Amino acid sequence: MVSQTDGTEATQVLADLDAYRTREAKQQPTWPDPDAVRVASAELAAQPPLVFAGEADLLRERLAAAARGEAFLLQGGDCAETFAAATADKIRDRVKTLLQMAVVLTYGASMPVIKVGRMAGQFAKPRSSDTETRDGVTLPAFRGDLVNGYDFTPESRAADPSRLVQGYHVSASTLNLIRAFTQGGFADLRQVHEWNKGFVSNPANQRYESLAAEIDRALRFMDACGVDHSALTRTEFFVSHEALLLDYERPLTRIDSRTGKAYDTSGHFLWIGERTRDLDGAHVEFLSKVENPIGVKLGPTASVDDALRLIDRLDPERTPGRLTFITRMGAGRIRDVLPGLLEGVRDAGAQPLWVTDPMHGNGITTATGYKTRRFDDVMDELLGFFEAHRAVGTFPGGIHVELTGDDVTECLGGSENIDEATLATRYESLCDPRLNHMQSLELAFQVAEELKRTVR
Ligand SMILES: O=C[C@H](O)[C@H](O)COP(=O)(O)O
Ligand SMILES: C=C(OP(=O)(O)O)C(=O)O
Ligand SMILES: [Mn+2]
Repeated sequence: MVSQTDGTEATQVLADLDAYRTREAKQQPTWPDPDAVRVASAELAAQPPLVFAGEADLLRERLAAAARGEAFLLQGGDCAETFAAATADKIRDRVKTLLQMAVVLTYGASMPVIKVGRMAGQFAKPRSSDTETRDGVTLPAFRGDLVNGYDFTPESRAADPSRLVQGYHVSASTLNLIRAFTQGGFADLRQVHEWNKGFVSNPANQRYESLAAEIDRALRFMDACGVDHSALTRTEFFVSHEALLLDYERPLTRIDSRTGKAYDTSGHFLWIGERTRDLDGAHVEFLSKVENPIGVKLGPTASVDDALRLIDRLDPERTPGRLTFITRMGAGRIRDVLPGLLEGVRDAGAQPLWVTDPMHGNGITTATGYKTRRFDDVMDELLGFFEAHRAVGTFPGGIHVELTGDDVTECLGGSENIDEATLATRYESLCDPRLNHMQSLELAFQVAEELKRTVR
């Protein structure tokens, strides 16, 4: 990957990349000092890429298999990663949680699972309101560690472009650790029991232990037969985030020396959020010019026409694996809205990957002010997703979930039955509530059941 290849062609690609600057970019911070943004951008542009074009291409191929019904996408991680929580233990526990969920899904449904973290760059948040008021004091809303601090003071809430550079470095160290964990023996399937260690014992863990014992038996059988399982010693793991902050994404976009095409090297997979998916907006324009596999969130108001226009803008060649639609309808709406969308897109001859985000349509706020979600609503939206696909005959290709490996109390319910009073005990998210380790495993077991019914 280099920043420039042959003169004219590269100049044209770079000019095309900057076309987004003439479009409206929603959800961007107001940087107090534009010069400081230019300095940060230049510094980012001088850094090495975080991911390589060939890796993004590989992920596109994997996602193409999922769109055809031959694989399943598991995408998960924090709503908002933070610089402070980018510690070895927390990153390891999130990776372990995703590996455990992937094992449950792979074993349960006998289907390859593509593992993608909302990690190593998920630092910028779109907000419903530009400001937050506490006890009569109004300050800018927290927009993620890439923009400002969470502390409720004017200094902390001011948008600071040096955070763009810090975010790059935290992403680099997070990704370095992820690569070490997934390539260096930790993800070896023979460690399937180890991934469960260190988490509090609970019914979901115990169910996982029995499944791990079955996998162990199968591996011993394969050993006895002399089967080579070197393929099981490491695992592919990709990273993704919402490509929200264009002052971060643009400087990290480079021309691939192999092909002369542009790749956003801040992550393998980038998505456009529900609030920034306007057809004429800067986000759609910018991501239309990069080669990475990309996603678009679709909320309950998305029409067939919206989906088809997004396909035309973002995937005009209908490249397999290029475009993922991540639906987030809400448990109460999905059964009404999703089937028509699936039919309309199918009838137009397109085959995007369809993934469910059962979190963002199910937010509620408690009387005590906690943003939360009911585990039952999350599960209900998941079931609605599988039902809609079964009814239409399309493939339910994956899940996109906000989760953590930590033992937090942010979502209500689950078999631990977290109630409103318990939310306060370990509520750590700076933005949306995440499934904790146990709720994540419970969800994986249920998805495996649904997937089994679908692929049977
Ligand atoms: O993660 C998603 C959004 O950033 C989040 O739901 C917005 O939350 P808000 O409504 O509190 O701004
Ligand atoms: C902001 C998010 O979601 P959405 O764009 O679907 O609201 C998110 O995934 O954190
Ligand atoms: Mn969120």
